Amino acid sequence: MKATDPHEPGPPVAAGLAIETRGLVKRFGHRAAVDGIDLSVPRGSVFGFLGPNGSGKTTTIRLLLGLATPNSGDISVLGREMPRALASVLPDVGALVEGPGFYPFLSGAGNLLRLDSADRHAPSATRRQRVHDALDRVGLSHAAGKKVRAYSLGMKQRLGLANAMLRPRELLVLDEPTNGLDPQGTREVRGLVRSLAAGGTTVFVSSHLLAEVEQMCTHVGVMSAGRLVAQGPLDELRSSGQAHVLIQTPDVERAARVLARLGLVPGEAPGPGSPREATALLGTGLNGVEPESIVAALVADGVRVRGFTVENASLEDRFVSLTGEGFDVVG
Ligand SMILES: Nc1ncnc2c1ncn2[C@@H]1O[C@H](COP(=O)(O)OP(=O)(O)OP(=O)(O)O)[C@@H](O)[C@H]1O
Repeated sequence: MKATDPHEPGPPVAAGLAIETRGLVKRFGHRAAVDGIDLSVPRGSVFGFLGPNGSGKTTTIRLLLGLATPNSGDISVLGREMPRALASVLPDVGALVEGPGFYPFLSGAGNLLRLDSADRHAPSATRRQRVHDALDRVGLSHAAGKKVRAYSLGMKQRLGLANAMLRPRELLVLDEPTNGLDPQGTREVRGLVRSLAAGGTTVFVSSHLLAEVEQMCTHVGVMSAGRLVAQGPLDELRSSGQAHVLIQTPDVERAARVLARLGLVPGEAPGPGSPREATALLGTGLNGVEPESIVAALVADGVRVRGFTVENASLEDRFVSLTGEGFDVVG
């Protein structure tokens, strides 16, 4: 996981990226909602675009889809420069952005048929079947004939997803797709995203929910106040946090000396342990020291190691350290 400095120019354009931005800026008045971001979204990834409310996710998505114009910076989608190639790129991109506009007096199926017929790249011969299949995939078959004004927010959200999936797409851009869904609907959307990704579609999905991104995504980009503060594979982010070692030993002072010698910061961990028995010690951060070499050093110095645990910082700790803000863990 690399921390990004928004004011440094990014590396040259790489192959194999579904979305790439360089120095992307969007201002509203004097305020930059998107402040020089360099996004790199690998093809085939499920990329979680994570950040607290107001951090600039929706604005970025609107820029990517040509729904807003940047003040500066470059955007490439599916290897083509935006917004210049908008007309040729958009047929390959399915999108769900906030507040899908549906006609309330048309049914769900009626809305999709209308939207699909407005898409000159969509073959009319397969239209009915594709609408049927898309509604089925998002679990809306039962409400296909119902007027959209009678849909709940969650149903409208699913209809928006169905619309994004009416045709096979290379890239899906989904802005908070689980907003307004109940836990069951949320699980279904996650499953849907995974199955789309398994079929080779790149999915770029924004969320303010850490747990959601953890469960659904292979990659993550973290937004904070208009800046992209980190991006990369989720596993790298997971392993880049501060780890701690917890040592159970009656030889507390001696263990502390060994830890200090290895460049770790000893501290006393809260724990049971009678005064003469196993007191726990905490070394903060491994600083690149291998856990097994810590054990070896402790044993070599005669420390009686009765328990040894490496505790990784949670992803939430990592995000808080990157953004200075807490994230909602659940909806
Ligand atoms: N059209 C606009 N005019 C003025 N300010 C705007 C406009 N759109 C967004 N902003 C501001 O830009 C900032 C980023 O908003 P944005 O909607 O992109 O964030 P977000 O991360 O998507 O948050 P949310 O999840 O709440 O939508 C916010 O401070 C917002 O008030």
